Amino acid sequence: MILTCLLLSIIGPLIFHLMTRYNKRGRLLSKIPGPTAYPLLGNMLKFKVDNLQDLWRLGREVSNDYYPITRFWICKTAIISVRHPDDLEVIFQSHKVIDKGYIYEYLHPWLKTGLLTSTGKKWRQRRKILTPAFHFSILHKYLEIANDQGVRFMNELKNESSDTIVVDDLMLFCSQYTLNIVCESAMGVKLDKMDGKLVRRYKNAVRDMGNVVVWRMPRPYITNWLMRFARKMAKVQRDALDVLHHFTDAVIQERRQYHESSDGRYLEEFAKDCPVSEQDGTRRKLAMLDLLLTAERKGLIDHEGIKEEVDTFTFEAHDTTGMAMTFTLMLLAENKEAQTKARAEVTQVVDKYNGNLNASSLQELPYLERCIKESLRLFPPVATLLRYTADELQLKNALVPADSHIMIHLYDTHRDANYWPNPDVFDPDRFLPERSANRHTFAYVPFSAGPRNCIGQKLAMLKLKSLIGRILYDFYLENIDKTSDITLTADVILRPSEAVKMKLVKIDKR
Ligand code: HEM
Repeated sequence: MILTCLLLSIIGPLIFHLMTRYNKRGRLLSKIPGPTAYPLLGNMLKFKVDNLQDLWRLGREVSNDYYPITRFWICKTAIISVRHPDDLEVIFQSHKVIDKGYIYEYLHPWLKTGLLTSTGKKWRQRRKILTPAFHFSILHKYLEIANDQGVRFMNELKNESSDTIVVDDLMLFCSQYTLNIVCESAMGVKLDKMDGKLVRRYKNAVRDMGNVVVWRMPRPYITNWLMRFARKMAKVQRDALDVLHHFTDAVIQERRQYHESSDGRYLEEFAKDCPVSEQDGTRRKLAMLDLLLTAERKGLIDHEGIKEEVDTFTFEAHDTTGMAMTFTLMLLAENKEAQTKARAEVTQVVDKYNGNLNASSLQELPYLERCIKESLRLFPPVATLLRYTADELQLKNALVPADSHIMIHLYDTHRDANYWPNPDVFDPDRFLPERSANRHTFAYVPFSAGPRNCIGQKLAMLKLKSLIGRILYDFYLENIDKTSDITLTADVILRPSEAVKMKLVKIDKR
């Protein structure tokens, strides 16, 4: 009996090893270079670090050591790590490789299967329902809200007694700003009506949930069901989910109440292609949440579906934009020449349009746009993506076997010296038309590309110009912490691992 058990415990793993590494898939994978993979565990121990900064650093090292393509194994899960624009082109242009990789399942307890995490028929149907919320004519309305919020926020700052304001946590400062805007524009709910403490707890919960997701990355054997036994992390996840879902429930509840109190009149109007209001000449609220509530009335989505999209959009829209704003402000603070040039451009436009940064005046800020693009190149908020291919996929640099996960490192693509001379230098003029003309289209993809690209990218760029423009108009930016001194962390969103400080110095307009 003992002997049988002993033999089984040797033969079982051996068969498993032979079947995963020496079948057709295993043989194809062995042709792709990568760190030595041990039997059964593969490269799991190499990536099993508790510290997220180390995981980020390790990811960069492996990506550079095996340029342009690497493979690694985490138990029986095969991951191909890519960064070359030719390979990105094949993946992003494919209508077949649209499924997300295993890590997105770790987001399911939070976002369930909303637009970011869903796949197949459900994803196509949701994308169809939500696309009209990002039509250019509707973005105008969102920008009015961004503009109003910007003015209000700057007035609050200008009313501070001191001429120099030290922002202790720039990330929090920026993402409070972007969360406010998302809730008001996409959800039709003003945060100042909501509990301020809840907002702060929401922000912390987003960070905690991000940490849980990345902690699980090198531990794919911990399924959502098994998570309950990973005591410490299970508690972090449970507490974070409580806060996250409570927050979005409150947002939906408030909007439902608004429509109940107005007898659903504005939803009806929205359904009739949003006519212009007779009283004030503006189009009635065009919140994304209204679109979902209208779809609910038509039986296209239910309450649970609305919740997953509100969770998805609240997170995607505020955290990415908040981080892009943080990095852009830091880069402008340490590159004084660029800051002065961007401010001169903004001042001219703000004065010309009497302080109104709307969709058309924002088109007149090409230099600021280049600064934001350059910041998204150096610090893409979504720095790593994961796709899954069920079929064999021929990339430029390797044949990827069926049933593989493909990890796309936008951060490394954006700093590839073959496409970006002096890649670590902040140079907004890289995006001048004459300097971009011959560049590989897929060397720069901060919003991903192809069918699963970012649905909010136009809105994000316009919002960033509006928010950063407003700050530049009223304040000089003085860096306290520099981008070269910060440690980055591999959360779901790229961010500095510690709070960063910055000084805002009021500009005397007299
Ligand atoms: C600077 C800001 C932003 C950046 C860098 C960014 C980047 C990205 C990237 C790279 C993806 C692809 C993710 C993947 O394949 O895993 C994505 C998807 C998505 N983004 Fe954004 N995003 C930004 C702002 C926004 C905003 C403002 C919204 C909404 C208002 C938004 C909503 C979404 C959604 C819903 C998806 C999933 C789309 C789908 O799979 O069909 N994002 N974003």
